[in-house]
Amino acid sequence: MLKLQNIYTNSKKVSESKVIFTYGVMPTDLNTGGTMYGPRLFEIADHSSGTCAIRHTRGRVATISCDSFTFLKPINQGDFLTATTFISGVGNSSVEVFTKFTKEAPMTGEREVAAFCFLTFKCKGSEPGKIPAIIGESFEEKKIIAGYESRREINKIRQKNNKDLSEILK
Ligand SMILES: CC(=O)SCCNC(=O)CCNC(=O)[C@H](O)C(C)(C)COP(=O)(O)OP(=O)(O)OC[C@H]1O[C@@H](n2cnc3c(N)ncnc32)[C@H](O)[C@@H]1OP(=O)(O)O
Repeated sequence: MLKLQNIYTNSKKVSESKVIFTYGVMPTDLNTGGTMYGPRLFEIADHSSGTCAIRHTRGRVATISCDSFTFLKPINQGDFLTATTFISGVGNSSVEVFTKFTKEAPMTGEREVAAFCFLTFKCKGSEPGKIPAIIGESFEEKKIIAGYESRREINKIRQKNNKDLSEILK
């Protein structure tokens, strides 16, 4: 059977682990203002990102951090919501996973990006430094992957601040 991973460069293409999930927004997904409740989006993002991270590493993973979550447009009952998730960066023992949420009006097909987020997962089943690199294929994927190093620098500052904080939390 053809092995998907490139054994010469230890890298994989985005399409080898990408997750695409489409869902019709239900009344039980709404907040008291009548639009989609944010934590429902987080739940979908975490599920899709965990699946994507396992596909990339073929090992166990754990969510370490929701690095950023940006809500751009409200999402309404009945909208078709699509979460598109792919590996956006590979560290030593972690991967960063990007999810874009697109809402689609079912009757017209009109689409808009409604939210996006970055989550980081610890790759518990991978040897540090041995996680396959990621190769973007589309313009959007390449652009997002290219931003990984600068997001990682910002995350390192946040991690240090949170570590200092966790030492004084009782
Ligand atoms: C799918 C789920 O729902 S899992 C449930 C929710 N998650 C959990 O319960 C996890 C609870 N947390 C834990 O068990 C531990 O904190 C762990 C195992 C995740 C991480 O522990 P450690 O290995 O000690 O973390 P450590 O500080 O060494 O960092 C490991 C990697 O994560 C990265 N990292 C750690 N904290 C953060 C953060 N806040 N933001 C972004 N990246 C982070 C580090 O930069 C490092 O990356 P690198 O190796 O690629 O450079």
